Amino acid sequence: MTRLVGSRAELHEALAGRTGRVALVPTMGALHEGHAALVARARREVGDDAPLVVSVFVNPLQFAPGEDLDRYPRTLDADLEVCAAGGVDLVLAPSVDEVYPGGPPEVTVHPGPLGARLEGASRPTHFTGVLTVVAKLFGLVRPDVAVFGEKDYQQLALVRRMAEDLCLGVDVVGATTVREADGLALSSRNRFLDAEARAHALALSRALAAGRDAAPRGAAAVLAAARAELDGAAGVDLDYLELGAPDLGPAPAAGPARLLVAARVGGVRLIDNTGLELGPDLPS
Ligand SMILES: Nc1ncnc2c1ncn2[C@@H]1O[C@H](COP(=O)(O)OP(=O)(O)OP(=O)(O)O)[C@@H](O)[C@H]1O
Ligand SMILES: CC(C)(CO)[C@@H](O)C(=O)[O-]
Ligand code: BAL
Repeated sequence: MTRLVGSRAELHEALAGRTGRVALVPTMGALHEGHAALVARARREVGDDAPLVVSVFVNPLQFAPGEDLDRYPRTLDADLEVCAAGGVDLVLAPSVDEVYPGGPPEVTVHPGPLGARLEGASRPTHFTGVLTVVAKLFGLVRPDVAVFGEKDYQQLALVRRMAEDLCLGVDVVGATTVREADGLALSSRNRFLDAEARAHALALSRALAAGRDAAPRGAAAVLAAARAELDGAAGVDLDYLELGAPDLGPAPAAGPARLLVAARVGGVRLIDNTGLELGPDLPS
């Protein structure tokens, strides 16, 4: 049975006496099949009898003034059904006061140079907010394993980095992005796209697919092929298209790499990315 808990005390009472590795799936709610896949992955990681916790918390600290904190979807009843169907033991849905008693914390987690690039260039305070709340959730739940989606690839890379650099003792697992049949990555914010914007949004996954197809011809070919899908694409206001190493360091000359894109479509900021295997750049 899935139990809803709201406070640190309730959480600890519910976890007391439970054995096995604890798994955590942090979310901001409005759960969809992407989140359900993270839950399934967490269950596989720890086994059938171990405690599996999903947190649902729209974290004000990671939204800048003027961003979409107020309109972020909040659908706790439906989220509980998704969690029950996935065999989640505990849903931790704390209030803002429970997470931040006394207001925003004075001590926060600095994301380092990677936190200032890509998403961080447009959202300079975002990853401090994300890493701070993830560190708090790790402290509250004390998970052995935490599962994050590759859809938010930079977030996954930074959480991995935090767990390693700060010796948090949590295995950070990345799960593949779940997509609609036409390629659009599932996202809670997709509900804000009208039919026209949703059609325009497909340019992002098309660009990634074009980049992946061009990968055997090297990095320059990847960027050119992806850009060809985005330049002049109707309704797409491109923020960045970047190729990097799997840890988001500089792109390698050849081998595994990551192609990332962000754009505003119909007033909604969307992100997506793909892994690819770069062949050496061919002389033109
Ligand atoms: N399509 C997806 N496939 C796999 N994991 C996903 C997908 N979408 C989100 N996630 C993961 O779910 C976790 C919680 O994300 P979150 O609650 O912000 O959902 P979201 O759909 O990304 O919403 P939004 O991007 O609109 O904030 C994150 O680890 C995120 O990467
Ligand atoms: C990791 C997270 C739950 C922290 O608020 C959030 O950034 C998200 O939903 O990806
Ligand atoms: N999944 C990313 C959360 C955010 O955009 O704030």
